[in-house]
Amino acid sequence: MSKKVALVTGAGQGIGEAIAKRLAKDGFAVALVARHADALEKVKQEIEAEGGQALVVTADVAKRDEVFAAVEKTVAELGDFNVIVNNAGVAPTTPIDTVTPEDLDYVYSINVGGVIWGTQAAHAAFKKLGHPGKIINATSQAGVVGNPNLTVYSSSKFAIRGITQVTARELAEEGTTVNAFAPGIVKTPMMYDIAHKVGQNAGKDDEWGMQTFAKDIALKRLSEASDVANAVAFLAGPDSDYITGQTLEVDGGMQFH
Ligand SMILES: NC(=O)C1=CN([C@@H]2O[C@H](COP(=O)(O)OP(=O)(O)OC[C@H]3O[C@@H](n4cnc5c(N)ncnc54)[C@H](O)[C@@H]3O)[C@@H](O)[C@H]2O)C=CC1
Ligand SMILES: CC(=O)C(C)=O
Repeated sequence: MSKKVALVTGAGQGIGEAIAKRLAKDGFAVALVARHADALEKVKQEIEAEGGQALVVTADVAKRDEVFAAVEKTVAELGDFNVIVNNAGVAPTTPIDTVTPEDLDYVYSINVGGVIWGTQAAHAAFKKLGHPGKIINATSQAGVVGNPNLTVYSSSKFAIRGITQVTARELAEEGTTVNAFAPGIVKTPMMYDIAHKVGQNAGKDDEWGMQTFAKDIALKRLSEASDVANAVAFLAGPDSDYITGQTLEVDGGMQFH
């Protein structure tokens, strides 16, 4: 039987890299997407060294035509398309009084635009291939509860939960599911950068910045990227077939609902 195919955006580092490696281990052929090929090539080699299959595709998720081209290249080279993980995102620190129009354009074009273009492109591929698929979007604990200093980012992640709910309803009839995952405080370059800036703005160190975010984690440890990849593997696999429109919080117990 041929492999199922998954595309992961922002797969060159952090959570996206962990998701891509986990899905490859679970038997998916994985398309690795980011703006630059270098980091993706390294991830591809590491996947192949473990016996997996990967394809490098460069695209800026803020650009609709590049996202469609990435999905089309994936179908052409890997022969199918079953799962998209709209993971790429950016998170500048933006205390409310500092927010500029450029901040809004930058964050919303990548975080929100990237999810919308990824959803459209995946849906077009599912229709063309004549089967449903799974769409999985990266939101955040900051998309469930407002986080100080992150007005633009946090609001963009609230929007992603909205898009997930709307598109889950729109695509359900075809059997396609749409879900989101909401990581907590994950040890990636993005989070270390936020901790540094928040600490610096307050005249404190990076550790203080990290604890500003980490103090409410019930399980009392920061998240590994693999914690998030485990949850995404569930959303990408058959055990989540009867789940749609949901946000799975993977935050060590920062919030309970
Ligand atoms: N690290 C954390 O604590 C948390 C992260 N998240 C979310 O998880 C996702 C992944 O985050 P991390 O791995 O921590 O971030 P990261 O900054 O370490 O990695 C993000 C990846 O996305 C890529 N990317 C950024 N803009 C892009 C664009 N326009 N087109 C294509 N690729 C682009 C980057 O090159 C990078 O490879 C993001 O959506 C983030 O908002 C959510 C909650 C917590
Ligand atoms: C970066 C992020 O999503 C946080 C702090 O939850």
